[in-house]
Amino acid sequence: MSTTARRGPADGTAAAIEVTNATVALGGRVIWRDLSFEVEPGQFVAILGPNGAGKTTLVRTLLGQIEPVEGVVRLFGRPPRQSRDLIGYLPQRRHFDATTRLRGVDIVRLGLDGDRIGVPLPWGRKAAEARARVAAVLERVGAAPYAGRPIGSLSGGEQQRLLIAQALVREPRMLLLDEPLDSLDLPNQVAVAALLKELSHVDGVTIVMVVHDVNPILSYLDCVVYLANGTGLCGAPSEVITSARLTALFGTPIEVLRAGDGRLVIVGEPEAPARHVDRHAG
Ligand SMILES: Nc1ncnc2c1ncn2[C@@H]1O[C@H](COP(=O)(O)OP(=O)(O)OP(=O)(O)O)[C@@H](O)[C@H]1O
Repeated sequence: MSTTARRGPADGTAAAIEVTNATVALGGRVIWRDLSFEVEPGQFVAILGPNGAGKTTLVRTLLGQIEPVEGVVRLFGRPPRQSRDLIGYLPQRRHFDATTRLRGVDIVRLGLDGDRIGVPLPWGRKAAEARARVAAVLERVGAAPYAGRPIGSLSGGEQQRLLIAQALVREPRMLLLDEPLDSLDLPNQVAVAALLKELSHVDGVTIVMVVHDVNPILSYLDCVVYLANGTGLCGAPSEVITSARLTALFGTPIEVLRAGDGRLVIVGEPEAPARHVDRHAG
């Protein structure tokens, strides 16, 4: 038996995410190459970058839907496909129109048994346990007061809390969220961001989220993965989001300005040369 100290799933010391020299290609085109970063359990991480930089592609790689052509990806010491029971996922925003009758509580319950094909198996004696689990997670995200109402009648922020509850109901160790603040107004962005910070820093759930605007979560972040120009930079926000580092990443002059209220303004960020081919299809 080796006496070398090793991080691994068996002793619970594995990193939440280890990406080592990973390259991903889609349709024969490299989206990003040689990406390496590590995330510790309970950290709050943002994936940033211009349109088409490969942020959703990174999320799909972490979900095990895309295999890197080179390099290694591990979640809690295991390949992503073997870590799915540890991961909660919130895809890009779904809209429920006003006529949707499904109640908030039903949406969350779907997170427990919605992936079964065909008639749902009766939970039998586990029904009470399932109800208790749903009630606890609704309480945790602050959605209990409106969980009995049809989801179509709720505000964007209320709907988003219910979708976060749905992703949390199986008690994952990591939540992957694709633009969870998109199309929320500023107060709701702030409230949802504060909830996610609590889930990471209080409950120890690793939070990894794609965002277009880093400002609503800037003060909560432990690290950022900034994708651009076919590669990426990773580290603490204050190290990565600087004029010098982003200029080097983009290969073109970028200026990072800090407004009086602490907000960052990134000037000169070019768009990635995106080929718009059914980009968010599974
Ligand atoms: N199935 C696919 N086959 C070929 N190219 C793809 C496929 N899916 C995505 N792409 C391309 O990969 C690139 C990265 O797409 P991705 O959706 O990951 O970017 P993104 O950073 O999330 O963009 P946005 O901010 O606009 O959501 C884009 O140029 C896109 O056109």
